[in-house]
Formats: sequence, C-alpha cells, structure tokens
Amino acid sequence: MENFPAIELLNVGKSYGRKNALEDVSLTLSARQCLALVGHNGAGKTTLIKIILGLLKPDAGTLNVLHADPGRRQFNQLRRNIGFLPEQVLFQKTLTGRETLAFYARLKGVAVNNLDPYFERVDLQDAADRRVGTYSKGMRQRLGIAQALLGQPKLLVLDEPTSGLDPVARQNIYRILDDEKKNGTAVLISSHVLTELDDRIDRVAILNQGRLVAQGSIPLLRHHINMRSRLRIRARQDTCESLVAAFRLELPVERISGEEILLRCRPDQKMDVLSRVMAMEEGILDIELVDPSLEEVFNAYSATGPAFREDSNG
Ligand SMILES: Nc1ncnc2c1ncn2[C@@H]1O[C@H](COP(=O)(O)OP(=O)(O)OP(=O)(O)O)[C@@H](O)[C@H]1O
Repeated sequence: MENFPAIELLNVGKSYGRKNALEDVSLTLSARQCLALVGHNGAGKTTLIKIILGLLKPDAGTLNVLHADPGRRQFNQLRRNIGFLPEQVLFQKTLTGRETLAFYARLKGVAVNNLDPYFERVDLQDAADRRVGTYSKGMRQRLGIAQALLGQPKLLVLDEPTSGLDPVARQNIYRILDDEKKNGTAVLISSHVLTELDDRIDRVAILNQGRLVAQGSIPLLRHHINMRSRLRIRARQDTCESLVAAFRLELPVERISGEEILLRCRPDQKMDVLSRVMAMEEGILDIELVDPSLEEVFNAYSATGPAFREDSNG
C-alpha cells in the first residue's frame, strides 16, 4: 500500500475576530505515520483539528485531507474514513456500551451485528452490555476509542487519547495505534502528555501561538538546534580524572561524585565522544546515554521559536 499523504495543509490561517488562532500553517501527514500535534493551551490545536475535520472553515490556505477539500460538500462522504476522538467524550448515560457503539456504527455505515472485536480491542468485552452511566472515566474513554476505530478509518484524529487511562490501558492504546498504522492508517494525536509520546510517534508538529514552529522527527528537531545529549559515566576515580582532563576543553563536563561524571555532547560529537570513552574500557563501570526528550525539544522550540520544517531546512 502506498504512503499517500492523508493530510496536506498549505499556509492555513484562521482568526476569531481580531484573534489570530492560526497563521500560515503548513503541515503534512502520510499514511502509516503517527504525528503528534503539541502546543501550550490556546496554541491552536483544536482549531487546526476542526479545520482538518471540515468542522471549521479556514480564512486562508489550501487543504487536502484524504485527497479532498474538507470545506467541500463531497467531503461528507469521506468522513466515514476518518475516526475522531474528541477531547471530551460525551455519551448518552442510559444506553449500553453496545447500543452506543451501534449508534455510531450506523452513522458510519458499519455492520452493527459484529461489534465484539471493537470491545475486545479496548478491553471492554465484559462491560459491553452495561449502561454507559455505570462506566468509569477510563472506560468511557476506551469506548470513545472503540468508536473512533469503527470501519477501519484511513485517518485517525485523536484529541488526548490516553486522558484518564491507567498505565496498562495507555500501553494498549499505543499498541492499537501501532496496529492501525501497520494497516495503512495515518494517525494524528493532539496531546499535552509529552513524556509518553517520545518513543511512540514518527513526527511531531509544535504549535506556538498559532504558528507552527517545528515539524519533523524528534531526532531531526534535536539535531537542527544542536541539542546536547547527556552521557553519564560511572568509572574508577582515576579514570574519571582522565575523562575530565580529556574533555573539559571541548564539552561541558560535570563531576557528579568521585566515581561519576556527566558529559554533554552535541549530536555531531556523540559518536566520537562515545568511542573515546569506550577506549578507556578498563576503568569504565557503566555508561548511560540520554538524548533530549520530546518535552525538552518542545521547550526549546517554544522558547526560541526557530521555525523548522524537515523538507525546507534540510
Ligand atoms: N470560538 C472562538 N471564539 C474566539 N476565540 C476562540 C474561539 N475558539 C478558540 N479561540 C481562541 O483561539 C486560540 C486557539 O484556541 P484553540 O482552542 O484552538 O487552542 P488549543 O491549542 O486547542 O488549546 P487547549 O490546549 O487549551 O485545548 C485561543 O486563543 C482561543 O482563545
């Protein structure tokens, strides 16, 4: 299956009165990819999601979502290929989980007589015939995800998908998203929980006050602004002294204790530093390499705002 672009936005803008909610936003998301849309409160994430879903018209720019313009009437037909989980999942409390899912299945033209696999995927099989009013917050969230998965969508748009979920349920959701990706689905996640996204997304788009300040894979964004990785080394005292002497003119070096030092190296120095440290193998007891997290990348781009797109800046 080809990796066609599921979302292509070019120079999209939107204001509410005099408030510029989005300015000049250009964004792409391909099939089989997971993109995280991140930004502070009020950055414009919900506005962008509403525009992608065709619920809000932009004032400027061109849009292509599943090969169509979400603003056109023909897009209504395509909506059944999109699974959407809103930030606030509101269900009718008096209906059972099964009746709820059947309601959404009918809207999407999905057969209602075989909904069990959806309940199983989100671990709600034992609660499918209970009223939603008796569900916990996490169970309602999982029902919301089952609803978004109906009919094998080509595009999944999930606003805070793991909100209210325990660690096991969170892991299950990311497993489901991986399976969906393998089946060709493009996944867009909007989230504030950056710590859990690190190893789970392919690309990130950082919105800051309505502007997209960065877009690309986390390693690429780190590399672009030369963010330093931390190399924590436990070694014999004499080796620690040799390491400090060898690197102190080149890198920030911190002696944490008699047997521990911390080096901070740029992406282009990493391999060279590692091999020089490894050459002292006899005195080295342990090495831990920690790359800057998504949270650190987000903070760096949000603070300085060096606009970066992987296709325009190399
Ligand atoms: N209907 C509206 N009328 C006026 N201003 C609005 C409207 N909706 C959003 N805004 C403003 O547009 C900006 C972007 O809002 P948006 O809801 O898209 O941000 P967000 O990134 O989703 O925020 P959050 O993380 O808090 O959900 C904010 O300044 C918000 O106050």
